[in-house]
Amino acid sequence: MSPIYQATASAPVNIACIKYWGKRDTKLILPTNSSLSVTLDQDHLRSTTTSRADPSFEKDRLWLNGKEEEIKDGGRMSTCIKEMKRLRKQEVEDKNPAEPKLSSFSVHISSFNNFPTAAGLASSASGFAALVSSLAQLYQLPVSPSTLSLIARQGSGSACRSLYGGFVAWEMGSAVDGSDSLAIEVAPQSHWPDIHALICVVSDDKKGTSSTSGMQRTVETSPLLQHRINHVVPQRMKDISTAILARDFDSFARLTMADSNQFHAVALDTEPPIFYMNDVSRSIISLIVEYNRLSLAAGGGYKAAYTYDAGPNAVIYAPKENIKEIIQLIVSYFPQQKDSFKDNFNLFSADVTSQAKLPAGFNENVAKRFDVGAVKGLIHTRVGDGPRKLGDEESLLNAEGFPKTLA
Ligand SMILES: Nc1ncnc2c1ncn2[C@@H]1O[C@H](COP(=O)(O)OP(=O)(O)OP(=O)(O)O)[C@@H](O)[C@H]1O
Ligand SMILES: C[C@@](O)(CCOP(=O)(O)OP(=O)(O)O)CC(=O)O
Repeated sequence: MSPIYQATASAPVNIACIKYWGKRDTKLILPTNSSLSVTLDQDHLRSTTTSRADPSFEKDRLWLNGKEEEIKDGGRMSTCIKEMKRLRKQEVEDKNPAEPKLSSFSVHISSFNNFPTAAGLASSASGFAALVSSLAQLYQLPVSPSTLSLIARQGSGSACRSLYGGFVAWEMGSAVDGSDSLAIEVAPQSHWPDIHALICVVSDDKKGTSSTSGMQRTVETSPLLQHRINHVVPQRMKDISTAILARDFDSFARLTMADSNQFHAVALDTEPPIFYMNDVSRSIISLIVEYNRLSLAAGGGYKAAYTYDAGPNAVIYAPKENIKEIIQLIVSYFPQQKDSFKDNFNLFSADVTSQAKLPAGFNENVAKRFDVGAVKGLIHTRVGDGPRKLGDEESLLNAEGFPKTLA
């Protein structure tokens, strides 16, 4: 029997505190500014990918959540697979001619996201990170996550940051070939495990303006973007790295909220303007602002930070000890359907909406109360680790190298 060459990996989602928005090279995916994100825990949100190389396969094929996706010639997926094959040849086969020539075989890839795809929950980030991780394992590549990030970046820019756990910077670099535009670990998960995240799912529909086309329009038309990339982001990158290393939540929170605001301001400054947040998103901002005001007025520090990507969903970062209070605050304004909150950390013994409660002194008029369904779900997670190798029992391909039917 001929050997089976197959590997399975999972990779996390990341949500940026300093946002990537704008490309200086659209083919290589080189950004107009550096960015920084928190990697979220794969125990809750992940992409899992199995790759197999076999001489009998006629072409590269990919199944996403069980459905075949076309791999377009010259497209992002095809570029990533081609680059991984090139690395296999260069780093393994050329150096040791006894190694099997996997780079010349076609691959079958099956991937599964355990959360909605293309809904502004960064599925492209975990998806491309899981893809390059599973291929790196299949090809036994002796390379660092930073080297793999160069390839994931060409799948989707933000994907390069999902090659590390913890707190991750994507350095924009300056080389025209993109060789220095890569992810580095600012601090591992273990440095600040106390950072938790609450994702408020406002919509899980496919979004109106994709990040890819939206940011290009911003580059072409927004004068404010020039100010942002030249005069704001460089200092913020330094300041937030310092805040993370010092576990200084006050500075981390201020910078995260300011950068989310500025990203949405450059979206608005685009011609024609782009709106990603809606009334629900803005009400969540008002709640977090009031929640922080109350704490600051009493001589305390910031208790939470909101951030929004290219969609209406809120991500709230906060120290673990504040999360229960934040959930009680959110469900006071956004009642939840039964089972719309999966209590990953067992904070509540009863139905979450029945626990709705405002902190003493909270000005309840900062937002109106919404109906059930305005926030469709809450996901409580935390800072997590980088891509994981999984065993064969987790494989998503059957004995013939086709997707297993999902249970
Ligand atoms: N597991 C996966 N494996 C490979 N590709 C994936 C995977 N998951 C998602 N993708 C790719 O990413 C695309 C979705 O990316 P898109 O940027 O539209 O949404 P998003 O990542 O959820 O949102 P955003 O990046 O703006 O937060 C999918 O159509 C698919 O091409
Ligand atoms: C708002 C963002 O989430 C934008 C992410 O953009 P993508 O990485 O999805 O864009 P492409 O490189 O074109 O695939 C901010 C961020 O994650 O830094």
